[in-house]
Amino acid sequence: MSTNNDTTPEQNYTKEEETSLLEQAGKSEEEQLAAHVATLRHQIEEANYHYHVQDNPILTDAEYDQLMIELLRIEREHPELQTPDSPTQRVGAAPIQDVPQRRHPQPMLSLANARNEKELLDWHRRAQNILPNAQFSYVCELKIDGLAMALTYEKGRLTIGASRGDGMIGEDWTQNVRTIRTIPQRLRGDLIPDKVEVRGEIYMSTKSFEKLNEEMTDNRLFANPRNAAAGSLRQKDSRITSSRNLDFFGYQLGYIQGMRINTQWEALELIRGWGFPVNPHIQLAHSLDEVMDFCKKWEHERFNLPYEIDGVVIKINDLAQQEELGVVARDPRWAIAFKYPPIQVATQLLDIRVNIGRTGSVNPWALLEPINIRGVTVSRSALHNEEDIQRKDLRIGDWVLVQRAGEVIPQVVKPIEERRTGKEEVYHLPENCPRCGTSIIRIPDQAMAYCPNTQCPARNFESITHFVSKGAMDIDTIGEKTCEQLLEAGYIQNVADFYRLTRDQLLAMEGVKEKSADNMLKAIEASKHRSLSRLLFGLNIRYVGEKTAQILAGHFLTMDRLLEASEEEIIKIPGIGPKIGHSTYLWLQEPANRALIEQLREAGVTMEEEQKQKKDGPLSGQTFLLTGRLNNMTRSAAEEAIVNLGGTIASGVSKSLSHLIVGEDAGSKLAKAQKSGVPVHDEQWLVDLLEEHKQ
Ligand SMILES: NC(=O)c1ccc[n+]([C@@H]2O[C@H](COP(=O)([O-])OP(=O)(O)OC[C@H]3O[C@@H](n4cnc5c(N)ncnc54)[C@H](O)[C@@H]3O)[C@@H](O)[C@H]2O)c1
Ligand SMILES: [Zn+2]
Repeated sequence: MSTNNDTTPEQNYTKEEETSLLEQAGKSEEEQLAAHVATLRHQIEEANYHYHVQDNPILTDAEYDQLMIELLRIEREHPELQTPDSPTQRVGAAPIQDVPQRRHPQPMLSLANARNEKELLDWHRRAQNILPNAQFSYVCELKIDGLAMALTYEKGRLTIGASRGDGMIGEDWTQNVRTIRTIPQRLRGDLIPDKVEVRGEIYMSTKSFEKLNEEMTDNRLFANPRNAAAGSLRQKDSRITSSRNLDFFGYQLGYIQGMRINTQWEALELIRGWGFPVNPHIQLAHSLDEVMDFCKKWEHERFNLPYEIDGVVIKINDLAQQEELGVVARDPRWAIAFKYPPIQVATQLLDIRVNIGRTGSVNPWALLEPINIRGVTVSRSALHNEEDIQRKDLRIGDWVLVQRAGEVIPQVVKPIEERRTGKEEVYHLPENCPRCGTSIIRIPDQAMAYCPNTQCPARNFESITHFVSKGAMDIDTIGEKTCEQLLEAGYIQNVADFYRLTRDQLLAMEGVKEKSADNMLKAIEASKHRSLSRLLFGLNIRYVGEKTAQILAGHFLTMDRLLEASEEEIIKIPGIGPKIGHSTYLWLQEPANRALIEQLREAGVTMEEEQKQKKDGPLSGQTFLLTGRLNNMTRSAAEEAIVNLGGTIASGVSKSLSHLIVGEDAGSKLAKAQKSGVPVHDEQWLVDLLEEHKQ
C-alpha cells in the first residue's frame, strides 16, 4: 500500500497566484475568499488522501498543518463559510472500499494541537470555563507516531482490529493485527469485561523503519516511521505485515461493557494488566506546571527513544469530567496534543556535488535550498554514495524531504515524486576527479568510488589537515590555512614533510610571525611522541578510524610487528574483519607508504604503543564508557586520563558499567544505558572528576 497512485496532482496555486487569477476573472472579495477556502479544502483533501490512504504524503506535516491552520482561521472568522464536510470537521480519510469496513462503536477522534505554552493554557482555560469548579489532574503520555487502532475483545478474545478510517467507519485489518506479536490474542488476568475496545498506536521502531527503507527495492521509500507503520499494516497479504516488525502501545479504552472505570490512569493500568505494552513514560500530573515540565523534558529526550514521537498527549484524568467536557467538531475537549517542531521539512535539491576525502573517497553531497529545521538553517547534506542516490532516486531539481532528528547531521530522506515537473535530472557521479582529472575508480562490491591519485590536491589537503588534527597527531598550531599555504609553496607533499619544515620556510608564509613559527615547530616536535594508535589514525588508511587504529596498535604494539603481519593475521583481530583488514594490509604493502613510514621513523616519530598497563588509582574498579562528542577534550584524551587514574574503559553498555559519559550527538548507547539503569553523566561531570583527582 506504499505504492504511489499514478494520477497527477492538480495544480496547487499559491495564494498570490490564486488571488491574481481571481482578480483577473473579476471576482468580488467574498467570491475570492470562498474560492480560496475551496482551494484550501481541495489541497487538504488531496494531502489527506495521499497520507491516510496511500501512506505516502505529498506535503510535510508542517506544510499540512499550515493549510489547516489557515482554513480554521477563515472558518472561525467567517462562520458562514463553514460546512459539515470541511476537513476541519472530519477525521482522517474515508476507508478504502475493497477492505472490509467496521463501524466504530464509539467514534475515533483526532486531537486538537497546542504548539506552545500559550496554546496549552488556552486549551486549559476553555476546559475550566466549562467546568469552573472542577479540580483537574492530567495524564501525560508520549504521542507515538504511528496509526491508531481499535482492538475489540469479546470474552477476552481478540475479534476485531480496525483502523480509524474517517473516525466513524474504519478498515478491518484483524488478520494483519494478529501478526503483531505484542498484541495479545487473549486478555490476561481475571478482571475481563464481556466486551471491550482497547485503543492504541501501531508503530514501527526507528531502526526497523531505516532497515525497511534500505530494503525497499522499487524506489518506494517511506517518508517516516508513521507512514511505514500504516503502509505495513494496510497490506492485502498478512505475511508482509508479519515481516515488518510492527509494535503496539495501548493508551485508551473505547467501548466497554460489564465494567466501570473512573480514570484514564486506571484505564492504562488495566490495559497493562491485560498484557498490552503500555508506554513506560507516562506521568500523572496535578498541575499545568508539571504538564509543561513533562513536555519540555521530552522535547529533547525524544531523540533517545527507539521510536518517533511528535509530541505529548495530555488527557484530563477523570472520565466523568471527560464526559462532561465532550467533543467539539472532531476533537475531544478533554485532551490536547502538545506538538514539537517538525524534524522533517521539504526543500529543493539544487545540485549534487562531490568532495574528495582524505583517503581519496569521492563523497557526494546535496546542495539544498536553505531551510530552517528546528532552529538550524540547513543548506547541505551528505549523500553517502552514488548507489544510495540511485536507490532513493534523487534527481537534481527534486523536492526532497530533509530530516534533522536529534543533533544528527541532516539527511535527505526521499524525493517527493508527486512534485516532479519532468525537468529533474538523474545524477551520475563524475567519471573524473573534479580536482585532478584522474579517472575515478569503483571497487566491485563496494558502493564507494575513489580518486586513486595519491598526489590529488584535494585528497592531499584533506589527508594533511587530518594528520595535524586533534585526534591524530594534534599539531594544533597548524591550521587549515597554513596547511594550504605549505602545500602551495611545495614545502609539504606528504605528512613526513612536517618534520623537515624549517623556521625560515614557516616565516616565508604570509601572516606567520616569529612567535607563531616557533609555536608551530614546538607543536611539531611534541607530536613525535604521540602513540602508535594516533599515528595510524593520522596516516589516512582507508577505513581506519580512531577506534580501529586503537585496536591495531593495541594488538601489535609496534609498527614493525604490524608491517610484518599477514593479511590473515590482521583480519583475525576482533573488531577488524575482512574489509578493514584487507584495506589496511594493502596500504601497508604499498612501497610509497612504507617509504613514508621510514621517513617518519627517521624524523623521530614514535612507532610504539605505550603499554596501557592496568594502573592503580582512585578510579580503580570503576568502568567508564564515553559516547558522543566532547567539547573540552578528545575522547581518546579523556579515556587516557581515566586509565591513568586506574579506571577501565568498557567496550559497550552492560549492566555492570559504572558510568556512561554522554557528549553531544550521543547515539543508541544512551538509550541502552537508560534502559539498563546505568548512571549517565555529562561531560562536565567527567571534567570535575578528573580535576578532583588530578595528580
Ligand atoms: N503530511 C501530510 O500530508 C498530512 C496529511 C494528513 C495529516 N497529517 C498529519 O496528521 C495530523 C493529523 O492527524 P490526526 O488527525 O491523526 O491527528 P494527530 O496525529 O495530530 O493526533 C491524533 C492521533 O494521535 C495518535 N496518538 C499517539 N499517541 C497517542 C496517545 N498516547 N493518546 C492518544 N492518541 C495518541 C493517535 O493515532 C491519534 O489518532 C496533522 O497534524 C499532520 O501532522 C499530515
Ligand atoms: Zn583527484
